[in-house]
Amino acid sequence: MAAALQTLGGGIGITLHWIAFTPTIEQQATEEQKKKWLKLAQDVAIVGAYAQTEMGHGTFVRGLETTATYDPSTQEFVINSPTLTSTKWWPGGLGKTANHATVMAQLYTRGKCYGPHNFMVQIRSLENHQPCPGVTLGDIGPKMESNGNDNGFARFDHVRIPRENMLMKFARVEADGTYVQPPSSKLAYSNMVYLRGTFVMSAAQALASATTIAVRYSCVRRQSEMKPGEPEPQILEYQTQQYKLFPQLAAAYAFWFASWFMTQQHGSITGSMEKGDMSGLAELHALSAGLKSYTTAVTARGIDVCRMACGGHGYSHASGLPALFGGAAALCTAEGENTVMMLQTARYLVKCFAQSQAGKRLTGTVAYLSAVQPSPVAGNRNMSDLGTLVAAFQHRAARMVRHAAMQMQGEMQKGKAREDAWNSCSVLLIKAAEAHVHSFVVRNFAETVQTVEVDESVRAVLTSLCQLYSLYGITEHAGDFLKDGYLTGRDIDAASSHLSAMLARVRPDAVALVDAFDLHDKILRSVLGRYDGRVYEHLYEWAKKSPLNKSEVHESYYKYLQPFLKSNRAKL
Ligand SMILES: CCCCCCCC/C=C\CCCCCC(=O)SCCNC(=O)CCNC(=O)[C@H](O)C(C)(C)COP(=O)(O)OP(=O)(O)OC[C@H]1O[C@@H](n2cnc3c(N)ncnc32)[C@H](O)[C@@H]1OP(=O)(O)O
Ligand SMILES: Cc1cc2nc3c(=O)[nH]c(=O)nc-3n(C[C@H](O)[C@H](O)[C@H](O)COP(=O)(O)OP(=O)(O)OC[C@H]3O[C@@H](n4cnc5c(N)ncnc54)[C@H](O)[C@@H]3O)c2cc1C
Repeated sequence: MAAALQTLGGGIGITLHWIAFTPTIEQQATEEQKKKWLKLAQDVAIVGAYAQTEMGHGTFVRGLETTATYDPSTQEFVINSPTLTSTKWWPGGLGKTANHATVMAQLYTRGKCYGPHNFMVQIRSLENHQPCPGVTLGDIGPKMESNGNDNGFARFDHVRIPRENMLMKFARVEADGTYVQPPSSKLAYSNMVYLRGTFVMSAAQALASATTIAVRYSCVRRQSEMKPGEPEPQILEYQTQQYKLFPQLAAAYAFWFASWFMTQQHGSITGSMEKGDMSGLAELHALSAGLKSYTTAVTARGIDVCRMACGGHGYSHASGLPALFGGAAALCTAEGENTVMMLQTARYLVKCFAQSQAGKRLTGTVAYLSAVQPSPVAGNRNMSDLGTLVAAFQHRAARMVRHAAMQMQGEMQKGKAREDAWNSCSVLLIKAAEAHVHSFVVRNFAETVQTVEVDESVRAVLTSLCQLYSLYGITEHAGDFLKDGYLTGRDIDAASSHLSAMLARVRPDAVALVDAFDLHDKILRSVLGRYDGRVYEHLYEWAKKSPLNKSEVHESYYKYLQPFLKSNRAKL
């Protein structure tokens, strides 16, 4: 049943039931509350939405306007939408599908506001699916993509729910209205940290899909003349086509491995948090926010590179690439807008840098910040050595974090308030955080290819892919590496030469590398990326099914074109 609903499409949005609503119950409900709702959700006996974002606020959660006011006389919370902008807006499935929602609202008890907390609210009747009393629901209208999902709106007019409907694993309100503090106010945000972590795998899978489509098609498509009189070559023989696709293919593997690390980190840190150890929460938040932002942005750009590399047929929905792009573009905004998320990572880096300056030894993903030498050590480097490449990315990141942090300190020394200094350095901070995440992805890629249990021939191919990914990053951001002389112009030239060599080395394995993602045609939904390579026959069949081809002469001829032509001819 659940699988059927999963694929129902057509205005039924059950994705968020699985990736947001159900995990919120798992992560924020007490054991008692889980007994009441978790199995219902897991068996799809209820369908839920994660209703946090409002028309007026998505990013600034502390600015949400929906209220949950505790009434001790009835031991109920009153959920209310006080303004137009407090209307819940965007939650997937909220418009027409869900009959429950976890609603993020400002908690008021005894006249005091305790900030955003999650509440379970039934929004539709389980008998006839009509909205519950006091609840107004609807779909927000067509979007760039994912129009099978009914992203909706909801308004609450003093809707009463039992006290026990506040998800109380961390914070709670006693029957008399006493508020009990959570170990950290940010635990109410834990579902967002989890979901951002899963976006890294969504990005990897999306880029894997796009590169599978584009690489396979680039082996089917023959175009132009590489040498006079010779047959038209596969377009994948052009170095420019390899330069477009292979860095995206390498990034798909890099993000796939980064998502393994993210999943492992999330499990281990949330495990410690279950035992009361909150020490890993800040690093988990910074890593998930940065990786989500970086991988989704690179993926969205990369999918469009793949689309363009397929020429005209890439622009057709037959390719599957426009839909992939639309979905990936959503990931750049949803679950924490990318700029805002990267600034969260920057905030953590500035804090760690200050601790390192005060003599603290840093650990985890920021350990390199205290280990990297500030003064560049120029010299002829072996630019094909993975250790050299990883060190270059870490030096670049450390230098940029230091520069941004010192710039901010300088602004404050000139008398600027911290917030103003932050804002006036935020472009530097974003670039430093991106360099940090990029260095993490490179290091993790290198460590994975060196340790993953595969036979040596596969390790050799993965190592070439990791070199290609790293060399591409260095040549694309050469200025960052040259700025303090850590790399020289000769190093960058060497990196470019090695990159060209890697393109040629990866070419023979390109199809095997995309086949290894094992994405079935039913998942790819692409005529260009078909496993059997029979593109042209299926492109023709696909086009013939276009609704416009239902009649030989379309009704618009009789309605518009015929009279228009007639009147123009009459004037001749
Ligand atoms: C092709 C692809 C296929 C798929 C395509 C499908 C299409 C898409 C379909 C489905 C997916 C969509 C699902 C999307 C669902 C949603 O969007 S749900 C809503 C998501 N909303 C957000 O993410 C909101 C983002 N905003 C925030 O998280 C917060 O407002 C903020 C973090 C930006 C700011 O929070 P604030 O409370 O104001 O904190 P600050 O003052 O900035 O920092 C104070 C300290 O708190 C720490 N902190 C902040 N957040 C966390 C956290 N989550 N965990 C731990 N710690 C946190 C922060 O680091 C500060 O610490 P220090 O004081 O020590 O520096
Ligand atoms: C496909 C899709 C599905 C979604 N599903 C859900 C869902 O199921 N449940 C749910 O609750 N929400 C959902 N959302 C909403 C989503 O979480 C928000 O749109 C997202 O968090 C961005 O917030 P916003 O729209 O307020 O953007 P804004 O923050 O208004 O972004 C606008 C601009 O302001 C900038 N900006 C904002 N704050 C800062 C800052 N502090 N510093 C610098 N720049 C800043 C941003 O960088 C951006 O450039 C969904 C959205 C989409 C697109």
